[in-house]
Formats: sequence, structure tokens, C-alpha cells
Amino acid sequence: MESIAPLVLTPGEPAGIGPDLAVVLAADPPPVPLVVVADRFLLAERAKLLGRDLALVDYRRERQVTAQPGRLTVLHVPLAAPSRPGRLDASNGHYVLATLDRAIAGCQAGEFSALVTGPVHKGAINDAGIPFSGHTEYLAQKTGTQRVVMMLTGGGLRVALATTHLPLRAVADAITAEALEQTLRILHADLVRRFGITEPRILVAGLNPHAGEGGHLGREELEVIGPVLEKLRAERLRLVGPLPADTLFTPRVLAQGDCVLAMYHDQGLPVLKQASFGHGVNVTLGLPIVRTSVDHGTALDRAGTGEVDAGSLRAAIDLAWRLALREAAAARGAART
Ligand SMILES: NC(=O)C1=CN([C@@H]2O[C@H](COP(=O)(O)OP(=O)(O)OC[C@H]3O[C@@H](n4cnc5c(N)ncnc54)[C@H](O)[C@@H]3O)[C@@H](O)[C@H]2O)C=CC1
Ligand SMILES: NCC(=O)COP(=O)(O)O
Repeated sequence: MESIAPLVLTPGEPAGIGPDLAVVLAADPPPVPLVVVADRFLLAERAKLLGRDLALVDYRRERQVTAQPGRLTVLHVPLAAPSRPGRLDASNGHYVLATLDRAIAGCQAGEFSALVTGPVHKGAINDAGIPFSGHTEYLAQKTGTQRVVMMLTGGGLRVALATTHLPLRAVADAITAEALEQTLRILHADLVRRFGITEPRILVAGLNPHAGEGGHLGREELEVIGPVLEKLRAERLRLVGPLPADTLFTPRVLAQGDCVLAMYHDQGLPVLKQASFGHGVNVTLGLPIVRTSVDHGTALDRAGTGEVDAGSLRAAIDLAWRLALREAAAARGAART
């Protein structure tokens, strides 16, 4: 195994399935060094509840991180209040962000090579009095990045979003020429740099039914999306669209692209999740650090039951490791030149 810094995992909402997933993962760990940032007593309790043996290694004492069955290396961050599976408690909202902050700081400092996030409950964090839309927006803010792009990958698809966690009412106003151009530039650049696709072909969805039907069902395609695509095509970006979203996700059209850019969350993600739920990965593009995440939420109904599928977490760890190795190789190449 190539030697780069360990990955860091935040299990997320303590009342959700994140702690369960960390416990399940430890039984059959992926072959990469991994540090879990969480309350160690929470993990120990969840392991007990699930009837699993789990040895917790204190990261602060033992910096040598190895993957061994039945062991988890834990960087302890204390809960604010005891947590029970399935029972949200807003007083732990700050805990969730404290785990993220520690992990992000470690990635920025080179202590960790990539961040893998478990699911957080956006409502619980907001109920703690902290405005929070999602990891994607939080990571942009914490790293001082003006714009990032959410992309999910799974089931042979890559689906990126032009807007992320917005009320539907706000979506059309958020799709400005400037925002869309920046999004497409980030998507193109990261498909090249992080995913090794030399000339990525991006299929861009329209916003309105039938991509606006020539302006009769909405004008964003004519006034915003089309002109941005024209401008970037002149720079040799391979962009197709704006395409009617209802037929974009058919095999014949998908075969013509490497990635889809959907205009909003529920235009793109249901298709991706239908194709790969439980095995997909959410990756944030445009960040100065590598970050991947599970494709699912907190599944409060399953926390503490043992009925959880760790497939998406495993896929997120695998992708984070591969992206981190690529980053390290690129950095070595740059240092040589
Ligand atoms: N990466 C993240 O932080 C994400 C967080 N969320 C948040 O999660 C919360 C709950 O969202 P929902 O819409 O209910 O979606 P959800 O993904 O938590 O649950 C949907 C259904 O899938 C099941 N499920 C989800 N993951 C599973 C797993 N690994 N194994 C077995 N079953 C699983 C659940 O039991 C439920 O029946 C919301 O607050 C949402 O914002 C949602 C998506 C991603
Ligand atoms: N639907 C994706 C989601 O909610 C996760 O978003 P984020 O927390 O990764 O920004």
C-alpha cells in the first residue's frame, strides 16, 4: 500500500446510522489507514448494542494508523449530551460540527489525506441554532472556497448539480450565467484532474420541462443556459445541451457523456439513487481538499438495529483513497518539475 496520510471519517449525526456504520466497517476494514473523529463512548456503546467486539485505539496516543479487523482508531471529540439511536437531540448539533471542523483542519494541514463524511441531520443542526444546508456548503465556507460542485457517482453514472440544497422556489434565480459558468468550469477541471478523463463530455440538463420548449415553457434555456454553453464550447469544452431532463437519463443519451449536470437536487439525484442507492458516492468538486461521502442520510429508523448497509461508506472510502493517491502523485510530479 502506498504511504500517504490516513483518511479521516466523520460518522455524522450520533443518533443516526453513522456510528453503526463505523462499527460494521471495523469488523471488515478497508485496506487503508483510517481515523474516525467521534465520541469514543458513543462508538463503544453502539458496538455493544449491536453485539460486536470493538477495540478502540486512541489516535492521540498511537499515531501509527493501521487497518485491523475489530479495531478502530478514534480521535475523541465528546458529545454534548448522551445520544440514543433514533432520537435526535439538537444539543449535539455543535458536536457534529466539531467533528467536522477537526477533520477539515487535519485535511488542510496534511495530517489526513482525505475526508469521508457520514450522514448528518441538517434539521438537527439548524435546531441547534446553526444555519446549515449541508456538508457541501459548509466545506466551501470553512475552506474559503467561493464555489464548489456536488457530484454523485454510482451505477455507471456521474451526476453533478448546478444548485444544491435550495428550496425549489429559489432554484431558477440561483441559475445565473456566472454561477453556471463557474460550475461547469469546476466540473470540467475536476473530471480531468481528479477523475483522469482527458476531454470530459458533459450532458447539461435544461431547467424547464422539455428544456423550455423553445421559450414557451420557460426562458432560462434561451437566456442563461444556452449562452453559457455556447461561450464554453468556444473554449473547446465538450458540452451537450440544454437537454430535456426527462429523456436525458435514457441509455442512448447517457452513452454520449461522461457526466450529467442537473440543474437542481431532485432533478438529478433520484435517478442516480434509483441506479445505485447504497453503493453511490457523493464527492465535492472544486475544494482544496478531497472529500467524499455516503449517498444516503441518517436513517434514524435503522440506527442501533444492525440492519444497515455499509456499501456506500465503503465506496466513499475507496474513492477518497484513490483520489488522495492521485493528488499525492500529482503533487510529486509538480515537485519534480
Ligand atoms: N451525506 C449526508 O449527510 C446526507 C444527509 N441526509 C440527511 O439525512 C436525513 C434523513 O434523510 P432521508 O430522506 O430520510 O433519507 P435516508 O437516506 O436517511 O433514508 C431513506 C431510507 O433509506 C434507508 N437507508 C438509508 N441508508 C441506509 C443504509 N446505509 N442501510 C440501510 N438502510 C438505509 C432508511 O432506513 C430509509 O428507509 C435528512 O436530515 C437529510 O438531510 C440525506 C442525505 C445525505
Ligand atoms: N442529497 C445529498 C445530501 O443531502 C448530502 O449533501 P452534503 O451534506 O454532502 O452536502
